[in-house]
Amino acid sequence: MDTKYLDLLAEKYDCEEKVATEIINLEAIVNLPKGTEHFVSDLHGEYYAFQHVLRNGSGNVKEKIKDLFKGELSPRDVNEFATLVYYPEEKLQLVKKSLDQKELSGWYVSTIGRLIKLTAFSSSKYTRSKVRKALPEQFVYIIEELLYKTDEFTNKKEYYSKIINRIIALGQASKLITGLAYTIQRLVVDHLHVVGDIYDRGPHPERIMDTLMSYHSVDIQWGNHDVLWIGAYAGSKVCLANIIRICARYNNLDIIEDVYGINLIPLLNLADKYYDDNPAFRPKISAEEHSSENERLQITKIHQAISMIQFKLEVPIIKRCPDFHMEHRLLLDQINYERLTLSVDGKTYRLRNTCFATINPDRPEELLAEEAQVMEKLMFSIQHSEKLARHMNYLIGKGSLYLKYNGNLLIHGCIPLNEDGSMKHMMIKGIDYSGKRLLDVFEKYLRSCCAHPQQTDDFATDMVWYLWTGENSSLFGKKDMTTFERYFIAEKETHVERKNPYYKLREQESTCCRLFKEFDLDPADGHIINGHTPVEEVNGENPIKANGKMIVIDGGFSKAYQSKTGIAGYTLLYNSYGMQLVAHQRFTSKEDVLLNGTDVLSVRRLVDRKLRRKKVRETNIGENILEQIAVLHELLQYRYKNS
Ligand SMILES: O=P(O)(O)OC[C@H]1O[C@](O)(COP(=O)(O)O)[C@@H](O)[C@@H]1O
Ligand SMILES: [Mn+2]
Repeated sequence: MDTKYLDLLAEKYDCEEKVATEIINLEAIVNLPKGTEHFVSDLHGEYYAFQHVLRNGSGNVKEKIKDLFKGELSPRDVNEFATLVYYPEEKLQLVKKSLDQKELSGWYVSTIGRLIKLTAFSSSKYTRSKVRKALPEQFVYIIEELLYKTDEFTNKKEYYSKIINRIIALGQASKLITGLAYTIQRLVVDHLHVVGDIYDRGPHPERIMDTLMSYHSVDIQWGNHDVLWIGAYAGSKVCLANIIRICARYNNLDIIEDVYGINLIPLLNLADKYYDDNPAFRPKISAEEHSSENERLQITKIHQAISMIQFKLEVPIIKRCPDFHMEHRLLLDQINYERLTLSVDGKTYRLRNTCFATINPDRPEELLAEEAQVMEKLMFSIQHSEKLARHMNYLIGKGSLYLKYNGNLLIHGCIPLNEDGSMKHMMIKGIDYSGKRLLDVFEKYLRSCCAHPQQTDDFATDMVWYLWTGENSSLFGKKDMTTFERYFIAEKETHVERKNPYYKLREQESTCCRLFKEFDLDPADGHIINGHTPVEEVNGENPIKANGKMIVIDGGFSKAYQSKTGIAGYTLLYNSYGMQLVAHQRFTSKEDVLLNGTDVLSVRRLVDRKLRRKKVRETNIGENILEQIAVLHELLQYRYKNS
């Protein structure tokens, strides 16, 4: 090793004892059991359901309570206590209302005692220093005293109960309880993976982003919807048109307007001028929302205006990017504007609910000057929204197209395959790509697009749109996106989006093994974890495929898809003993959990159980630590043992 590097390191470890201490510390860490990983996907703006899953650690908090207080707490008490850990502020309010002062003091004493026990139990896999970082700052000293007490010498007993009583007398009990509850939430999950699709459909993706940004340890595998938002922010007008279209369709324009502060008036004016009511473009409105008729009409008009802009913007991209092979999607060019018909796969269909007022049949792709201006303004404001910048920069920084983590391959959509299971190839600028290399080049273009947000029509920017909608995109994974057909053609056969063979082939273990090889992972130990395609549990589909090698965790956080899946989302837990899939029932509300303890309905299924407990040394982090240990040994030798 370069001695200059060791000299530099010696500045930090300036005596033999310091090096030895660090080696001992790191060796202790690698011998601890591996921390619990938590996988979620397809959150689609469903902030409250996500919060609940995060707060209960996919049922992990309750499992720990049940284990620890077996025989001591009734099922009802377990629920009550678990609810306190999930929503401490709200639960405390309810408890305070229901007890008198004396009862409350007693409740504080027993609750603090139990929370301390649960904290100790949940932190047993971690070093003291890591636990300290998870504790509420203002109570670190007190909690450590309580946490590391040894009861063998009973003369300290009084000392501990005194501490708790003083906390209560000084009016700090609620704060301590709240702090401990959040500490427990944090300790039961060591690391969170979000396997794509934070954005679109649901109402609060921005709150999910804020939650992730303050979470202790996260990575993100982008979903197609996330990439669409990144594309819009990074200068792709067609991506921008798409995100506004989807927000209009799901009655979520508040996200654009109120949350991210984008002025929609220019678009509204344009929409008012050219469009009217149209059944194909009315927003999907959930029963809870009571928009006025006028509001609905406005959204319907905006929805048409931005959809037509989107369809126009697609044309020049398809024309300037022959590598995309999307010429058959030049639909605006292929419409018979007199008869209002379109040929799809050789069959002619009648178009209904058309709204082509801004289209010049001779040059259908041409934006009206007003449309172009609206897009300029929207692009300017989207790129100058501070909040969006914060969220997008985080998404770009923490995200990737796929991730190899602790032997598993995490990817939102698919690895494009041919029918025979071989990797599907794509020529990009004269170079042939497939499998891992294809995904790597996609990511390279995406990052290059992000690095040049002022460029709106270059290849990298077009490529981000391709990732949203292209046949070879690992995020889309379908032949064609039939948005146009679904708006304008009644016949359902034109709406079908044919999935890549991957989705059938992934049922087979042999496919997974080939993919592990492609990504240089060990088939004996690895799993592929996907989101993206809702698992239709109602129709008997199993999320655990290929003899446990493939796990699909899109269970439908998105309310719009819950009738299809029959449940309200899957999550996955991977602790030192193995993997468990958790199926969640529909999340109604926080209030329902608080009053009725409704989170009892999560069902766990074993995916994989290790014969031997996995240690940190067998993880990605462990590998890094082992390298650090080796360097420290060299330092010890070079600097302190040579003399
Ligand atoms: O349900 P909607 O709003 O019609 O959207 C359907 C579109 O969404 C997609 O399913 C992509 O979204 P997902 O990644 O959530 O599946 C497209 O394939 C399809 O065209
Ligand atoms: Mn998706």
